[in-house]
Amino acid sequence: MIETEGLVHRYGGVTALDGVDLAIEDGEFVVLAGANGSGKTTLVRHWNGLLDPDEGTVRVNGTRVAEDRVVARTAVGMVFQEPRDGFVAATIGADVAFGPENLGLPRDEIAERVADALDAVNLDGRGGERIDALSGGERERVAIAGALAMHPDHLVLDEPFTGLDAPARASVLERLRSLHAAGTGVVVVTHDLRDVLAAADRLVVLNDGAIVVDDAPETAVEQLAGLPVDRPC
Ligand SMILES: Nc1ncnc2c1ncn2[C@@H]1O[C@H](COP(=O)(O)OP(=O)(O)OP(=O)(O)O)[C@@H](O)[C@H]1O
Repeated sequence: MIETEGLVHRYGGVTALDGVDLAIEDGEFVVLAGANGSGKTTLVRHWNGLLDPDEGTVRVNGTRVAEDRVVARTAVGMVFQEPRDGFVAATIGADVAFGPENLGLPRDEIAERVADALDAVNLDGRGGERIDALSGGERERVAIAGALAMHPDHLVLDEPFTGLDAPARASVLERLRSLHAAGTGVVVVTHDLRDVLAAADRLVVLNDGAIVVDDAPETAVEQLAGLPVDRPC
């Protein structure tokens, strides 16, 4: 579970988060939406200790992130914007193995985690392929597999559809749906609600660093009037 209480984050004179209270249960599929600059990326970076609160607290599975980042980083898997630029290895399998290797796990367990993660994103048997030969959608799926190999409770994806064409977008969304069905919590950060909302349990909208909508998708869409969010078509 991720619990954010009274979270304030300032970059110099800019208040990016202005008292955010948000709890995300294990297994929930949450869409976190809002215009550019509304604070979405800042919020999710707090969930695995990449930023420190100016005020308020963030807890993951009951432990304060500021006190123990390892708990947060194990429980919350992050796929950042443009993961296509962030690969650490040349091949799919080596990249996905990187995180489990850093945990110091035995070889057999690393191999099993890599195989399971590739299977979950429909890239099974392709571990030996070079990442630079993949399409954008396939690279996104490699990035998701890399996060999954850490066995997170929550998978958080920041703008996972940016730059993807419609079939690649549909494929990534389908993978997220099946991960959710298998019990992994999913948080998708986006300013574009189109097809993703139908997969979600809950829609949270940030505006100027504050939560302005937090509801089931069907009720939440009625509250979007006047907010700078692309509504689902
Ligand atoms: N490193 C930084 N230094 C200074 N200001 C920042 C920094 N990162 C973000 N900001 C500012 O904080 C506010 C929130 O930014 P944030 O990136 O969290 O929003 P966002 O909703 O994720 O936007 P986007 O969709 O453009 O990524 C914005 O006003 C932004 O300009």
